[in-house]
Amino acid sequence: MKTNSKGEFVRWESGFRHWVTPDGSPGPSGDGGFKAEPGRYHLYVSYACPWAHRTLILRTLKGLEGLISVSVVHPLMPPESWVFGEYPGATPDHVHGFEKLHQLYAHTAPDFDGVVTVPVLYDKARETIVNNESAEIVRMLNSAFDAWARADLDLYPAQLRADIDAVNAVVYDTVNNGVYRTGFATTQSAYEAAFDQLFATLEELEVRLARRRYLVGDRITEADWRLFTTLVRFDPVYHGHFKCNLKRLVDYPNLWAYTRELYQMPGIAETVNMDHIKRHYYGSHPSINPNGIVPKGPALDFTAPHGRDALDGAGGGRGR
Ligand SMILES: N[C@@H](CCC(=O)N[C@@H](CS)C(=O)NCC(=O)O)C(=O)O
Repeated sequence: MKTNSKGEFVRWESGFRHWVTPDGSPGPSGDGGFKAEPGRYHLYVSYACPWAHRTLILRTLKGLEGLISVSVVHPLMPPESWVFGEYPGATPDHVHGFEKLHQLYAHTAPDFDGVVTVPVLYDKARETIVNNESAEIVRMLNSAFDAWARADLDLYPAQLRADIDAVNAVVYDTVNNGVYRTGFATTQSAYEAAFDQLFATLEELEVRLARRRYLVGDRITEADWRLFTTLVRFDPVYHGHFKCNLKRLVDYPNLWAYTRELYQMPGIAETVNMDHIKRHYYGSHPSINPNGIVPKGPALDFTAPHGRDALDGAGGGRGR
């Protein structure tokens, strides 16, 4: 884990930033030559990882299961990063049969010396990593494969982009990455600062979701799914393991019901593997849980009725 001189957790930059596009033209960053084609691309994910989880959700929602294959790493992450291995729900590396994810990075870039992370979007034709930044992979999955995918579903519609970007920025910093900044802080002051920001945002979101069904506009967008992957892990992991314990998710009636609604959308429950989530965090961070004991609780029922049908998407047309 990387912390700076103030004991603040600092997340690394993702190294591969090419884009799959409908015609193979370059995207906003990286090189071109990655044309959307059925069967050409492969996703490497961990069920534990909230960033990888976003990409799995987009793959499901857009109906890309038959177009983009997936390999799932073992939930326990040794110091050298993710490995493949026998474990319920984990798979081998279906493309190369590698045992460790860093072999895939080395196969693409023999001199790679950055952090080996999931998710990875991999091009089987060119045998190279396209992109390992989840925020960009979800954008590609949202639109590049529309010739074969559910083109009617747009999670990043042009007219809502500015609002989605604004929500994402706050949610990323204080919630998605905020739980890590809280949990991996190595000074009391860094911990408390991240903790306060996290719970200030959760309070704001709780109010926002009282009269709005979703975060932005009148429909579910990318912003909701990016928040969801942190919320679904909150009580089982972040509350205890990362010391994010001012409140639990279940103490926020709106956020908790919203999380259940998203969880109950078709195909989503299958992307949530609570065993991998808990095994990974509690078992892979000896600096904060030296004995690797995995708590048995809490008992949470994501399938309980969410009761949010009464809210229309735009919060009764009252705007934001
Ligand atoms: N910015 C990246 C972050 C991905 C990331 O940090 N993944 C974590 C797992 S949750 C990882 O692979 N960490 C490897 C390590 O800590 O060595 C993204 O959103 O794709």
